Amino acid sequence: MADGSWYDADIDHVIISEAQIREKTAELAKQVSADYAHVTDGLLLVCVLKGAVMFMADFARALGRQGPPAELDFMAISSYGQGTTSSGVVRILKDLDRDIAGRHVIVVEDIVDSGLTLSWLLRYLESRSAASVEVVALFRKPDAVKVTVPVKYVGFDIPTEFVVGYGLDFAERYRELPYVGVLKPEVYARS
Ligand SMILES: O=P(O)(O)OC[C@H]1O[C@H](OP(=O)(O)OP(=O)(O)O)[C@H](O)[C@@H]1O
Ligand code: HPA
Ligand SMILES: [Mg+2]
Repeated sequence: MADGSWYDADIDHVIISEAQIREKTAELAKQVSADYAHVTDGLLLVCVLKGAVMFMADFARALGRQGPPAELDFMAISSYGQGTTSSGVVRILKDLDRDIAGRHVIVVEDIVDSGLTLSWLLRYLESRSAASVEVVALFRKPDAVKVTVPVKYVGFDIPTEFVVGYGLDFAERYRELPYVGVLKPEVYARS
């Protein structure tokens, strides 16, 4: 268990450690840098808030050490609300600031669970005439995916359990944990 966090008492077990996340993020940035070395007019990284906030910050910096230049933009969309299952209804809370027509876009996601969020988002972005759209997702739950989504860069395949930390929340809490873990059952019982 990680040391000293106020939240540690709520965590049953850690699934992916801070060091594993750091190492994998560098690997993903290396792959993306190699694949996009030909892009001279700048990549556009689109962060899917709020969950991807930590990954975006670390991935963009890892890319900045070696990759082609990138601009950052942010969308806020939500489908989970206060619960642990997707409502299936994706709401845009904040749209992109910039036009993406003709741009090479990489969607930066924290997790692909049912796939509903990404499948909706990719359709939305494809209607905006980007030169290309690919996805980098730090986590994926292969056994939970309900709709197939093309995710070119995946960090970790994880079990079908609700997880928190490194941007991922339960009812808006636990996002700031530096690792990813599973909550103790009593945490759900008291909320
Ligand atoms: O594959 P899915 O089942 O659609 O789940 C994945 C999405 O769900 C979470 O976002 P959420 O809607 O909870 O909003 P948040 O990022 O603000 O937490 C997560 O950050 C992904 O964006
Ligand atoms: O396992 C999860 N945890 C937190 N948020 C999520 N959104 C989709 N899956 C998850
Ligand atoms: Mg999200």
